[in-house]
Amino acid sequence: MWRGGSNTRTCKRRFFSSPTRSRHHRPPYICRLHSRGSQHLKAMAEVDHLAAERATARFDVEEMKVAWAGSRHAVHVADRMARLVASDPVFRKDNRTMLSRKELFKDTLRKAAHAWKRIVELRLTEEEADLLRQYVDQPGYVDLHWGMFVPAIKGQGTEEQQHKWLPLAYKFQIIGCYAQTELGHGSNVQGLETTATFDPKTDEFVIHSPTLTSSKWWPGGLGKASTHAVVYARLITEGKDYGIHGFIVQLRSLEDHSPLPGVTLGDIGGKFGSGAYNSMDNGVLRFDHVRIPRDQMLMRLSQVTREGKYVHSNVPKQLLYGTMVYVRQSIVADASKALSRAVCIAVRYSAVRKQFGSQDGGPETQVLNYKTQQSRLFPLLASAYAFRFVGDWLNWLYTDVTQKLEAKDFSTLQEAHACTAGLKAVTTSVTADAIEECRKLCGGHGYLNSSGLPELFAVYVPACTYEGDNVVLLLQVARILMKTVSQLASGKQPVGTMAYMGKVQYLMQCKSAVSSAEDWLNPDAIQEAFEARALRMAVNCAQNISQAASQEEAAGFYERSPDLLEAAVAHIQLIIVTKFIEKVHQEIPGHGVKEQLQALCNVYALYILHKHLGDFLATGCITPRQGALANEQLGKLYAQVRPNAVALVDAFNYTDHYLGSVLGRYDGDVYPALYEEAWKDPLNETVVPEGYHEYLRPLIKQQQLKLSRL
Ligand SMILES: CCCCCCCC/C=C\CCCCCCCCC/C=C/C(=O)SCCNC(=O)CCNC(=O)[C@H](O)C(C)(C)COP(=O)(O)OP(=O)(O)OC[C@H]1O[C@@H](n2cnc3c(N)ncnc32)[C@H](O)[C@@H]1OP(=O)(O)O
Ligand SMILES: Cc1cc2nc3c(=O)[nH]c(=O)nc-3n(C[C@H](O)[C@H](O)[C@H](O)COP(=O)(O)OP(=O)(O)OC[C@H]3O[C@@H](n4cnc5c(N)ncnc54)[C@H](O)[C@@H]3O)c2cc1C
Repeated sequence: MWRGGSNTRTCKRRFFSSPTRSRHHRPPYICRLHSRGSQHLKAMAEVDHLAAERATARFDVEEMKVAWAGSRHAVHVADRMARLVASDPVFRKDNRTMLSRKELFKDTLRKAAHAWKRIVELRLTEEEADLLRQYVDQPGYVDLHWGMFVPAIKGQGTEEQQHKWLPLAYKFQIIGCYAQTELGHGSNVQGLETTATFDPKTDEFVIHSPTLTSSKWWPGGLGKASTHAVVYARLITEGKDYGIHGFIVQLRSLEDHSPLPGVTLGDIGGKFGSGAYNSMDNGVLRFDHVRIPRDQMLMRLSQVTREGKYVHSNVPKQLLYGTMVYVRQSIVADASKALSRAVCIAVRYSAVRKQFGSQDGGPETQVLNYKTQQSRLFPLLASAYAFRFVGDWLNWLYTDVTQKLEAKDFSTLQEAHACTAGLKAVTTSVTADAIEECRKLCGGHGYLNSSGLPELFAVYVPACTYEGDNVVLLLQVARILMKTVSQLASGKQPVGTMAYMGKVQYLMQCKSAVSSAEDWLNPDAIQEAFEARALRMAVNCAQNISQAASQEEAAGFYERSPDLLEAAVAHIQLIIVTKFIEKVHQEIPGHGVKEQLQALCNVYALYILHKHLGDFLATGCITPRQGALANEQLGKLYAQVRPNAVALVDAFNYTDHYLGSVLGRYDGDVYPALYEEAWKDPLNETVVPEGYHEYLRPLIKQQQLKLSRL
C-alpha cells in the first residue's frame, strides 16, 4: 500500500546532500511515507477507537471541563492560553530531549524571553500570564522568580521594601531566586551556616560562607540567570546569633552579568533524566564577606536598628517559613496537573492499544478492557480528580489563613502548616509513583521519550524532595497529631481538619455497619471508617510513645517514627477523601457530571481502603468481610467508569502540545505518529552511523578474517 508513492523528491534532495547520507538513508517507503504515506497510514490507523470511546460517555464533557477547571471562565482562559502557546513555533518542545544541556538551557532562556514579550504585547492579566507560563511547560528561572523570590519579598519585606523591590522584579529589571538550602543542610533549616553579621560602623550586613558545607546549593535560577537572591543566613548582631533570617543580596552585575566581588557562583551540574529538569540552572553560591546595606534584611518579622539592636515583632517566628507554605500549597495543585497528564496519556493509549483475544480473525481486545488494566489505571484517574479538588480547597485555606495573619490572628497557622506539609508529601509521592505506573501501563512504547512519560517522570520526581523532603514533612504532621491527641485529655476541642479527633470516645469503639457491597457507596460509611482508622492509628502511636516511660518523649517519637509516618498518611488521606465527598455534595451542573464524580470519589476512597486494608483491620475499624465487600464494590465501580474513561480525561482539556505525547494524542492516531517520530532521532540522520569506520567495520572484518582462517 505504501509503495505507490510518486513524489519522493524532497527526501532525495535532503539525503543526497552529504557523502554520509545516501538514498538508502531511510528505506524508500519512509520517503513515500513523508510525501503521501501519512495519509494512507492515517486511514489505516485506529482513529475510530477514540471516537467510539467518546460516544459511550454518559455525561456532558463540556460541563465536566468546568467542574475540573473550577469555572466556565477558567476553562475559557486556560483554553485560550494553551492554544496561544501551542500555535507558536518558539514554544515547540518535541525536540527537547535531543538537545545538549547548553542548547536546552539557551532554549529555556529564549522561551522565557518570548513568553514575556507575548505577555507584554498582549497585555495579559496575571491569571493569563501564569497559565501561559504553565503551558510553555519548561522548568526555568522564571518559576523561582515568580514562585519564590517575589512571594518571599511580599511575605517578609516591609511595605517600604516591597515598594522598592517589587516593581523591579515585576518588570524583570532584576531576576531573583530563593537561596536557602546549603551543601550541608536542606531539611534542617535551623542548621544553616551562612552568616549575616551586622557592622554598625558602616550600617551594613556582611554575608559570609564560613565553610564548604555552607555553600548555597540547589537554588533554581541561581546557577546562571539570577541577578539577585533572597538569601537565608544566621543573623549575628552585638555578638549574638539570632538564627535564620532572609536578606536580599545582589549577585551579578546588571551591566554585564558578571558575579559581584566576593561572590562565587555556578551551576551544580546535570540532573536525572535527559532534558527534563536540566532546563533549570540549579546553582552553587559562596560569599566572601559580601557587604549589603542594612535595609536589605527582610524586616517585616524582625528588625535590626541603626545601632545594631535586634527587635522581634510580636509574631510567631515560623512566619519566616511562609514562602515554603505558599509554594507547598501550589505544589499540590501541580500534582493534579502532572498526574492528570500521565493518566490522560495512559487512558487514551489503553483504548487504542489491542492485545490478544481475537476471535475468528476479528479485532483483538483493547487493553483498557482488561480488568487488571482498569484496577491499576482507574484509581489513578480518581486520584487526579481527588488531588484537583483538595488542591482547590487548600488554596482556599491558604487564602483564609493569610487574611487572618494580616489581622494578627495566628490561630490557624498550625493547621496551614500541617495541611500544606502533609498534602504536599502525599500528593507528590503518589503522583511520582503514578507516572511510573502509567509508563508501565503503556507497555514498551511508554519507555520511549516520544510517549512524554519519561520526561514527565524525570521532571516530577524531585517534587518528593524539594520544598521539604516528604518524610520530614510527614513527621511534622505526626508531631501535630501527637500534640492534638495529648490535648484531648484536657478537654481541648481540636479544630479544622483535626476536628474529627474530638469524637474520640465514639471513634475509638465504633464498628462499621456495612453489610453489603452497596453499603460502601454511602459516604457516611466511608467517612466513619477513615476517621476511625486515622484516629486509632494516632492514638496507638501516642500510647506507644508514652508507654516507653523510661524514655524522653522525643526519644519515643524517634523510636516510633515509622508508625508515625503511617498515622500521618492516614490523616492526610482522610482529608483528601473528606474534601472529595464535600465536593460531590455541592450542586454540580451538567448531565451526568455529579454521578461521574460520585463514582470517582468512591473509587478513590475504596481503593485507598483496599490498599491499606491492613490498617483498617489492625485497628478493628472494619472486619475482613467488610474489606472484601469494599473490594467487590470497587470492581463494580471500575465497570461503571470504563465507558466514561476517555471522556473523563478529555475533560482535562489538554492540547496535544501540552501533553507532548504521541501515545496520548487526542485523535488516537498513535502508530503513524510513533513511526514518524522515530525518524527524527539524530541517530537516523545517517544510515551508516558515525563510528562505523572506526569501530564496527574493523571488528566485523577482524572476525571475518578469523573465521576465514579456520
Ligand atoms: C522539561 C520537561 C517538562 C515536562 C513536564 C513538566 C511537568 C511539570 C509538573 C510540575 C512541575 C512543577 C514545577 C514547580 C517548580 C517548583 C520549584 C521548586 C523549587 C524548590 C524550592 C525549595 O526547595 S526551597 C527550600 C525548601 N526547604 C524546605 O522545605 C526545608 C524543610 N524544612 C523545614 O521546613 C523545617 O526545617 C522543619 C519544618 C522541618 C523544621 O522546622 P524547625 O523550625 O527546625 O523546628 P521544629 O521544632 O520542627 O518546628 C518548630 C515549630 O514550628 C512549627 N512549624 C514548622 N514549620 C512551620 C511552618 N512552615 N509554618 C508554621 N509552623 C511551622 C512546628 O510545627 C513547630 O511548632 P510547635 O511544635 O513548636 O508548636
Ligand atoms: C530539583 C530541586 C530543586 C530545588 N530548588 C531549591 C531552591 O530553589 N531553593 C532552595 O533553597 N533549595 C532548593 N532545593 C533543595 C531542597 O529544598 C532540599 O533538597 C530539600 O529540602 C531536602 O533537603 P536535603 O537535600 O537536605 O535532604 P536531607 O535532609 O539530607 O535528606 C536525606 C534523607 O534523610 C532523611 N531525613 C532527613 N531528616 C530526617 C529526619 N529528621 N527524620 C527522618 N529522616 C530524615 C530524608 O527523608 C531523606 O531520606 C531543591 C532541590 C531539588 C532536588
